[in-house]
Amino acid sequence: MKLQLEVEKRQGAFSLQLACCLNQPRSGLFGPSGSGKSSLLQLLAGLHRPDHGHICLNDRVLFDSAAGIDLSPQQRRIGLVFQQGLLFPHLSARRNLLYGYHRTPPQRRQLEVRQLVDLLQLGPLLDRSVRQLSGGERQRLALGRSLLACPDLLLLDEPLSGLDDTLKYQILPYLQQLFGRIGVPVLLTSHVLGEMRLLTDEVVELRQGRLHSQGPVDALARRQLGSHPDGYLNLLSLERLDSHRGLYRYRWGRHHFSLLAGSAAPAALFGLSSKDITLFKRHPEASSARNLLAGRVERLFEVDNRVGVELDCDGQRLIAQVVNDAVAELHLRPGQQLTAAIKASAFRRLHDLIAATDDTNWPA
Ligand SMILES: Nc1ncnc2c1ncn2[C@@H]1O[C@H](COP(=O)(O)OP(=O)(O)OP(=O)(O)O)[C@@H](O)[C@H]1O
Repeated sequence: MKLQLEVEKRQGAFSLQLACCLNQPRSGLFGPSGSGKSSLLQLLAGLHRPDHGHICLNDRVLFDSAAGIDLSPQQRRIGLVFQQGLLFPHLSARRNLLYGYHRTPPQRRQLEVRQLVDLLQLGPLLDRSVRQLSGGERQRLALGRSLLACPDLLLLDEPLSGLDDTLKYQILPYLQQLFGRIGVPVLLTSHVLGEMRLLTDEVVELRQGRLHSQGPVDALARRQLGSHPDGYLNLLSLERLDSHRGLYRYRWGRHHFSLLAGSAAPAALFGLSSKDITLFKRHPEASSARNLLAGRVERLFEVDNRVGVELDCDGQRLIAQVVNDAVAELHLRPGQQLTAAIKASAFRRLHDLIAATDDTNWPA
């Protein structure tokens, strides 16, 4: 995907002024409420017109104020799923779902209806009126409807905001796979960093209608080390080994971890806060922490008076955080060998993982 834009739009006291180019098939717009994320999506989809500027998708001009080009929403081939999952109220859930599919030429269709119905757990909803659906159900239906139309770009406005945590984490791994499989580039908005990290690679950060930063989503996560409640959340894909005396054992590269929170799934994604990793200069003889692992300091980075310590643990990366005094006392520097101590209770299971290429793992 190549999305180039330079837009200006005034709406009341708010003005959006932005120039950027997005190349990653999974991109995000990140920013606090009112920063202009939804407004930008509406300009891209053609629902509102910029005062000035141009928008090109894969070198196709969608809008150019100087040249007088302004393609209609249908001509743009861009899908947009709103926060509240806008649906046609007079059509059933099934007819809403199939609306775009029936209007998509067969050669452009890349997804089976049944597969998507299973994935988004839409089966029990299909014969209902959309007035009888909850906010989360409407959102799943709207997402399915847009995907079935196989757009050139799918815009998702806070796609997970209407879902409770259980459903969110059930759907997340499938969304991750789905975006990879159907090859439809996605630009999504969220003010939740965790969702951004799981669903996007590159992020544009908006503040008050202006570009604040652009870059890899991991760089954004590092910059939030000092301000986010989790510091930097390490995302660890762990492979289940066994369970013993109330602890689950997982493999992480060449290391083994003992965890309190596990599941029966063969692999799962866990979050581990940089705040929950204690660093020792020498191996502690005895510790209540169930996990001690050796690591070499790769680099140090300072954010808001906190110092992130990036460790290389036999090829796996882990970020801990310390205060400036600790850097001085431990003489922390790149290349140094340390021991990281992590309590079994520090790991938070985010979601179970599904094998990347195995069709049989899709929900039946
Ligand atoms: N039609 C409008 N007329 C005037 N101001 C508007 C209009 N639509 C939006 N705004 C204002 O534009 C600003 C940006 O709104 P927008 O919905 O794009 O932000 P957002 O980042 O998507 O926020 P949220 O995360 O809460 O959805 C807000 O201050 C909003 O009040």
